[in-house]
Amino acid sequence: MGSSCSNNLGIPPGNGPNAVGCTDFMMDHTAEGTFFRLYYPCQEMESAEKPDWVPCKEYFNGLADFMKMNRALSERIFNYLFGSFKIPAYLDAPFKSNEKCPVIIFSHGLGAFRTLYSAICAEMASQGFIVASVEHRDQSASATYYFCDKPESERSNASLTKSSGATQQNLVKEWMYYRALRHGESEFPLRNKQVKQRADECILALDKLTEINSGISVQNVLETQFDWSTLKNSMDLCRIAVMGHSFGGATVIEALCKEVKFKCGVALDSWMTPLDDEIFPRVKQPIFFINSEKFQWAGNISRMKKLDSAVIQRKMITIRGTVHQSFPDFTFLTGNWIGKLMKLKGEIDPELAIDLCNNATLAFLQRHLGLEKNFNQWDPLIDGEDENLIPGTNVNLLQSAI
Ligand SMILES: CCN(CC)CCN(C[C@]12C[C@](c3ccc(C(F)(F)F)cc3)(C1)C2)C(=O)Cn1c(SCc2ccc(F)cc2)nc(=O)c2c1C=CC2
Repeated sequence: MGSSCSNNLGIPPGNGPNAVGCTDFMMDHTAEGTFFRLYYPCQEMESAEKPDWVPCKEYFNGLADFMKMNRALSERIFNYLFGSFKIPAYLDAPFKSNEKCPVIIFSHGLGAFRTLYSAICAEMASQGFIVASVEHRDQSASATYYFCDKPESERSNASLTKSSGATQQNLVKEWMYYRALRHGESEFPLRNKQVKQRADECILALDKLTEINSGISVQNVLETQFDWSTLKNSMDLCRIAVMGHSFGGATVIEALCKEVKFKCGVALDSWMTPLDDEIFPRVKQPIFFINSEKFQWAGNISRMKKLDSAVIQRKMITIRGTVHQSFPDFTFLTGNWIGKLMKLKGEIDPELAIDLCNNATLAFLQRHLGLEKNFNQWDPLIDGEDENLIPGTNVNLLQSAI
């Protein structure tokens, strides 16, 4: 194959000074608890393994359902295409930072799940952030799981049960798959209910991080090797942002409206349909809309414009040559031909696009979280000052006036 086809596929590691650790947290066995993947600055590790990008095959099954593809066939295709990829982070590595870390809560898109935005989350962690990428249980994820007690008959005998109540042996994974819109069902009521649940799940994740930061011992029903007590006093809980892609962008707006602890929001190619018009005047924090060139349309942009304010900073840029899938990790994982065919890649080099997105985000977060880093070097990107950026939008809004 020519050199153009053998580019080293893989999710780019963070550019920042910190090595990145990664672990999973599930607060309790129920679907009402919070479940997130944590990315954080860690000690340099030679030996530590890197976690699988897709944790288990049920996620591929969910993705097949979401894509309306046959499960058996697509599980083989996904495994063949994506089965071996690792996340650019060290699994359960010990946390290490010589300063308190600002915090980002990240919300995935429709049909996605917590691991699919690791290029963005790992970059933020490499720059000194602690990032919780939540996995939503509103049936908008391709798949997610929680736990149920085994039926009495199958339980291992009581003597094996640890003092801390039920153990993994007595628990069985319960899978929740993507819920498609039913034929004739109207979109807004379902999506509006989901966006409210999504915002609550982001706020619950923040509450859990706050507990962890205070040092009280918290239960993690996932038996990982990570020592959560190392995160005591690690977080700067005055510097918290919420970030998300597409449906996760709408979740950003809803979460900002509900929780003032979120000091600002970054909405990546936001999908505004799920939001009530009446919440727009109630959002008081700065918002940064970073859009792709191909996904947006007049009606969606005009709803973002309703958030324009003379007193609160609201910024928007569009990255030239990008598509909706330029933000999740898939964009790095296929060759050019398949990528363009499946709309996973745009015209622009995927790593250049994500660097522009990440650097613009870091500059915006420095400005509105009051960080003392050098991210202000990328301030011009916030105003779209780059050959690969468009200030505001490329969408012709006059259409929406008709
Ligand atoms: C026919 C399905 N139909 C469902 C309503 C539309 C499907 N669709 C376009 C897709 C997702 C696509 C995709 C994924 C993954 C492969 C793979 F092959 F690489 F796995 C290929 C092709 C299929 C591009 C979108 O929904 C776009 N979209 C997304 S995509 C978020 C996502 C999902 C799965 C991922 F693995 C990664 C990222 N998040 C949103 O919040 C919103 C929208 C639209 C409005 C709101």
